[in-house]
Amino acid sequence: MDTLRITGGQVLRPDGTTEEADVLVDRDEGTILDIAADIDADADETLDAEGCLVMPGLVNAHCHVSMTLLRGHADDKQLDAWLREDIWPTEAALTPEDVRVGAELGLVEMIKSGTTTFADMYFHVPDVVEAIDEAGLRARVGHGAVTIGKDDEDAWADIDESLAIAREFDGAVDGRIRTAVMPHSLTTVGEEYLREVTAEAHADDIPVHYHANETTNEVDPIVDERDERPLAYAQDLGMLTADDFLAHGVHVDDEEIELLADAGTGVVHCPASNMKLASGMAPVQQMLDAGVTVGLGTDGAASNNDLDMFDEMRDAAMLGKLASDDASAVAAPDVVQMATAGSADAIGLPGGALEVGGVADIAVVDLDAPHLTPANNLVSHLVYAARGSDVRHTVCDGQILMRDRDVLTLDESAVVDRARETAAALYERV
Ligand SMILES: CSC[C@H]1O[C@@H](n2cnc3c(O)ncnc32)[C@H](O)[C@@H]1O
Ligand SMILES: [Zn+2]
Repeated sequence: MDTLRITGGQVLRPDGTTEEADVLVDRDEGTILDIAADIDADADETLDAEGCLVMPGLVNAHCHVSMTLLRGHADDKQLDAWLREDIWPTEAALTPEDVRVGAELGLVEMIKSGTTTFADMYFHVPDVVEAIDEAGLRARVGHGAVTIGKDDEDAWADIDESLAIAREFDGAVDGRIRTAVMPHSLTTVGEEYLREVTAEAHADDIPVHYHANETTNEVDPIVDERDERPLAYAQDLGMLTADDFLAHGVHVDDEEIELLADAGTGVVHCPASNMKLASGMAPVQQMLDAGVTVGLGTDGAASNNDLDMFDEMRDAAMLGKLASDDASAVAAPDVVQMATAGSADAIGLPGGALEVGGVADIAVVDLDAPHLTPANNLVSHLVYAARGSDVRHTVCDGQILMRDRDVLTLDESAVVDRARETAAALYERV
């Protein structure tokens, strides 16, 4: 058996406590063999974690990873104008190669900030999958389908592509890739398409992921036209099962929160994107209190503008307090839970906890920094003080993706150079 030992760190356990222990990993299986202070076994390779916190790899539950190429392209606008005036016209010019380059850039950024798993909605998905294969992360991917503004033939072609991609890539890359059908939202995809794609996906045990209740501009037309709330409409379409997950859930009322809790549908909170696009404040504490599965996501790098889940944790805690007008709301332990096990649950992938027998998806955070001193409450530090750049090692599926801040699976400087050139050529074209 090929083993890896992470030595000398403080290990964050699923109950939020920390203990001094080593972590022994079976690299053939990609699982954790033991977590203990006195492991009596040699390992093939070791990672030093002295003075570090060993935690589950972060799970970014809603992303458009290739949008790193559009970082800083359109700022300071609300969602509708941002999408229609800037983002969609630019995305129309993206080639499969551009999407691959943007994905590689985002994957380097994720590895460097301790994210091991993510959910991704975009197009040219085979190129995104190739990049994920190389980078070594775990992901649930899907083709984002939009039918608004298309004739029936083109609309069905997009829906069919979402289904075909989900069927083709589920279980790919040694099982690290799972899929979902991803109709973009309840307003950008027509009713008959939503109903059909959901039924077909569920018949094959494939989940559905979509944007929902992000802005009032999206909620109001549904209420006006249908005389029902968006999530009642989603339920009627069959899109509210325990396997499905939606992004945002900003403007949800009490009945919709109850629907989500009863159905077990995951909600991915994206606080930075919601603040930057002035979409609103999600009632996160209310959803947690009601028993909704809540995960955390960055959304794309054009509305954030980075993919650092440490930033996202801090934003979630700060915005949660503001939204509830209560400093005790969305407390640090709940935020860490959201960014790890909550996200993993929401997107239906393993990980989010360090447990014997569980997947070896691990981030090692260096605590030896002025801004993390004194190290008297490590969960607090993760949320309020740590940065992605404090991550020292990243491990996914038992494989080392970054050692001492050196990314091993992708050539960081080549990826950055290529992204710079690709973005320059893209903006020249558009
Ligand atoms: C069709 S692939 C996914 C699609 O979603 C766009 N997008 C990025 N961020 C958001 C957001 O916050 N709300 C809605 N849509 C978003 C992205 O640019 C792609 O076109
Ligand atoms: Zn999104």
